[in-house]
Amino acid sequence: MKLPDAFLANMKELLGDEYGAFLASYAEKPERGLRVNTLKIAPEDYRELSPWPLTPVPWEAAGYVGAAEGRHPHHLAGLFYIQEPSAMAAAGTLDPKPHERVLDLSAAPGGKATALAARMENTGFFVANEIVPARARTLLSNVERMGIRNAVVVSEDPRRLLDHFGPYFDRVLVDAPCSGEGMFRREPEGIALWNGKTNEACAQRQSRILDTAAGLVRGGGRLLYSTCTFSPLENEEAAAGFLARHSDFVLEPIAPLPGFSEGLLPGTVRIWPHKAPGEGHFMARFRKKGEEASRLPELALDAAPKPLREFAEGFFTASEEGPVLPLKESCFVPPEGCPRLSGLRVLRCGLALGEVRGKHFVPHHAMAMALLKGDARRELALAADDPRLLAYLRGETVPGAPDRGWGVVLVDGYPVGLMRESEGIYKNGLPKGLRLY
Ligand SMILES: C[S@@+](CC[C@H](N)C(=O)[O-])C[C@H]1O[C@@H](n2cnc3c(N)ncnc32)[C@H](O)[C@@H]1O
Repeated sequence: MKLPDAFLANMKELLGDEYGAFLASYAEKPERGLRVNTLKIAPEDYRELSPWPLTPVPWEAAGYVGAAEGRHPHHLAGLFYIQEPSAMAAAGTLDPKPHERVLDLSAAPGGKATALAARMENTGFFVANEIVPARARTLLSNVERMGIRNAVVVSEDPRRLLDHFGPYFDRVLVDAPCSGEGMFRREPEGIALWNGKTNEACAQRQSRILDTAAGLVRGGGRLLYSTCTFSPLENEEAAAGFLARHSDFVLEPIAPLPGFSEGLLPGTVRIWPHKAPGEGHFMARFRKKGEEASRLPELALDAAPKPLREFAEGFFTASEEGPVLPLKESCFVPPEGCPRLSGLRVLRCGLALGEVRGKHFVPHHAMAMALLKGDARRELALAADDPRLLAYLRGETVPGAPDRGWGVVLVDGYPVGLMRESEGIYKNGLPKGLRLY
């Protein structure tokens, strides 16, 4: 791997005596990891189920170092998210709580967003935003795979979110677009995009995003800034510049956990590839002074339409008849206290239940992914290595019972998609884009 001379000179100046150890880390394999989805399974239970050896990550209770496969049925069932271990540090550092209002301003593909949502335990109001529409669609599919019910997925410029929400959120994450120096070992193709001017250009964009994010935090709320790069310009200097421009924020020092190194600005954190099991990260946490908070009108909901009520009666073991958000033929259950979102590019508002088609209701894959074993009346329970499961994941039909109606396919006890029993076969309900070929 040929690293740019100017990058190496910067690192030598930054690291001094540690430079040799840092450089030697490039001869090692990149760290890989998975974070267990606590919305579905406890970390220790997944460790038992996992086909891969897993070693705990020091700073994240649900995080493990290990090389998981994205095509494995457990991944498709949303039991874990494949995430580089140092990226796992952000969610615990921002530490969102159930029932809070939380915003991830630059969320795709969703590693940190899905971890924040897991900590909210499907309560409260979570906004996952991604400015690039194609990346926002990937974010949505990860939010669905992980069975998250309380997320609004939007694709907006952060300034439009500021106009809409104002100081609304208890916690905001800015996992900023950066020069990605910490990704060089894992994604060497990124090296060619780096030049001596990259850090400055990124720092300017980061300042703009942070200034916008400041206005979205309510008084008393928290803002976490993170990057996967090493440049002080994009890290400590960005954090210090933010504090200088925003006297209504103070730095809230991050507790030093094993594997965390203090940044050049006291109270900030770095994770170094030569000192900890991770590719590299920076984090600075701020708290907003005062009590200012915006109040927004809540979204109006309707009673569930008849086809949905009839479907629910036959499908769920215990159905709750709550109000829904009808959008054209589709029905959603929005997050707790969801405000009106008109004018925003919303890809998803809470949990997609499905679509009314004439007298019938067709359930959505996302709804199945948000279920646990026992929630649906009809379940086809298969082991991860059952050939019928692989046939199902390829989009094929599977021999079934003579019953009629929708149900859920489980892998090792966890929903992986919908099926419809009909005249002795299970028809496949897995969306085409998610099938394995
Ligand atoms: C480091 S990545 C986010 C990774 C994500 N948080 C995760 O954990 O999976 C930064 C994201 O910022 C987005 N981005 C680019 N320009 C932006 C802007 N001006 N404002 C907000 N986000 C931006 C990029 O498209 C990219 O998806």
